[in-house]
Amino acid sequence: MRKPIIAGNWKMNKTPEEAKALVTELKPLVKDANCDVVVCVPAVNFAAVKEAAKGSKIKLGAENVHWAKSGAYTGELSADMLKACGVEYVIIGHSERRQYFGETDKTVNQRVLAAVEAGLKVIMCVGENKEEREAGYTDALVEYQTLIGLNGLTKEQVAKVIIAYEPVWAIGTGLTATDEQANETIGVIRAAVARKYGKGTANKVRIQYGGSMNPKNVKGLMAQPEIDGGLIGGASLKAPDFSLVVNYDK
Ligand SMILES: O=C[C@H](O)COP(=O)(O)O
Repeated sequence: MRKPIIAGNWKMNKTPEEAKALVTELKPLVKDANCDVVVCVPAVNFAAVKEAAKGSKIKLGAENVHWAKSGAYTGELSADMLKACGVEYVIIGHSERRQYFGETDKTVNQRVLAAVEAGLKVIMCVGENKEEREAGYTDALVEYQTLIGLNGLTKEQVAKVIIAYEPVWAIGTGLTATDEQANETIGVIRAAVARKYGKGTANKVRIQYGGSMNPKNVKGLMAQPEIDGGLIGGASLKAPDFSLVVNYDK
């Protein structure tokens, strides 16, 4: 059985003061969660979140990581820097990074290798845009993104990676993939992992759905056999909403 994982992705939101308030409010609301609970936050909020989350189930995540150990990469953060700040999880290859910051499958892979090597838990994002879905390329695209992203990892390392399937057309739009659509594409991703790394490995990989997941649709999505959690944007910015998603099984 794979343990579900619900992760918030705050994106470019919240000051440290607001971060502290949100996590302080969230703490008691998620104390009985049956899943792993993570908040991936802007780096300026690491210290505030770490402090506020003390003694709770809430784990700290980052929204990106660079592949180099150190060097002349203005504005970037290394895996060791994240670890030194108490970060446990890191999102890699989010569609907004791919769309606005020139992230490619190759750089996603470089970041995944560096993060895994440093001992961070990776949440690697894949997903098709509207045109790609309409043209019938969804399966081929997510398979490709998944296998390139994981390239160079051992089976044991792959088993620990979390994959987030996020159809780009469902992000921040209020449109959600249907429960069946999300389940089917996540099944395609798992089958691709199984072909390359074996069924045993694929059955251990946790695959989240992301894209307008919220308190209203979480139960249906989480009832699907292939869906092991969610990567939540908008609904992670308010403690009551995020806690309802986290407590989807209650
Ligand atoms: O990383 C989270 C996703 O981009 C989903 O964002 P959303 O829940 O606001 O659609």
